[in-house]
Amino acid sequence: MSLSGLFNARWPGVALFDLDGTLVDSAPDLTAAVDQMLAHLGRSPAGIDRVRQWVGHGSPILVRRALAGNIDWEPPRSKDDALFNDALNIFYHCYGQINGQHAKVYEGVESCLYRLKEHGCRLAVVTNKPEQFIAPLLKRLHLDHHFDIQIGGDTLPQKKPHPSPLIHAMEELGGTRGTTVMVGDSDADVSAAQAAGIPCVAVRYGYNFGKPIDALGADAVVDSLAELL
Ligand SMILES: O=C(O)COP(=O)(O)O
Ligand SMILES: [Mg+2]
Repeated sequence: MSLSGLFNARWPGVALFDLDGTLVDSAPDLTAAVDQMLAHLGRSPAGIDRVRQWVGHGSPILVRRALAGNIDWEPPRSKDDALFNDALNIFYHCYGQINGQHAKVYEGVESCLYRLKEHGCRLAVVTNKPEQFIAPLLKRLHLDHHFDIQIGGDTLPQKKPHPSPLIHAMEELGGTRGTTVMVGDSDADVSAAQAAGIPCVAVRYGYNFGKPIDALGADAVVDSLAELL
């Protein structure tokens, strides 16, 4: 499957990219920040294998999972959620300092982004990562110049798997459902694209909450974004 096939050969189009697990392997930085947060609270580290499975529903859920030590977490019984609020603030502080230090752009990403821009495509990042962390990460990894718009998990009232961030980015960039594609690594991306009525390319190398991505019904599943060229 090529991108021109997904666009029905109607170039230029709009391509919406997930960030963590799709463009950038950010798990090492996220793990360092989670483990520093846990250490501040006197708890043992989570480690990268578990953090990779917990990324994708935004930082507040990542912190909930880290406090529970599990992907499944229960909402607190009392209204006083002081521990969570402290943990989230510590995580934001730590991640703000670490963001981009160990993260790596996946193989195939840069050639794909360059080729799309050459064709006149407009590109967006649509991530559940809080907005404040997007620009510093893209800048540090020299990816920022590719993107016309960046939507974070707290930019709009809803985040993925809700379709509204995708629809918002598509409309801002002048795209339509026939000329827009979503590229992501997780169930949150595939479900959001399906709900938005936009075709979706899924990558196998990302996080997807520790589960295989092939069975989710994406329009194409690839091992590298270079396969799309
Ligand atoms: O959960 C996050 O913080 C970010 O995840 P995403 O970039 O894969 O949407
Ligand atoms: Mg992702």
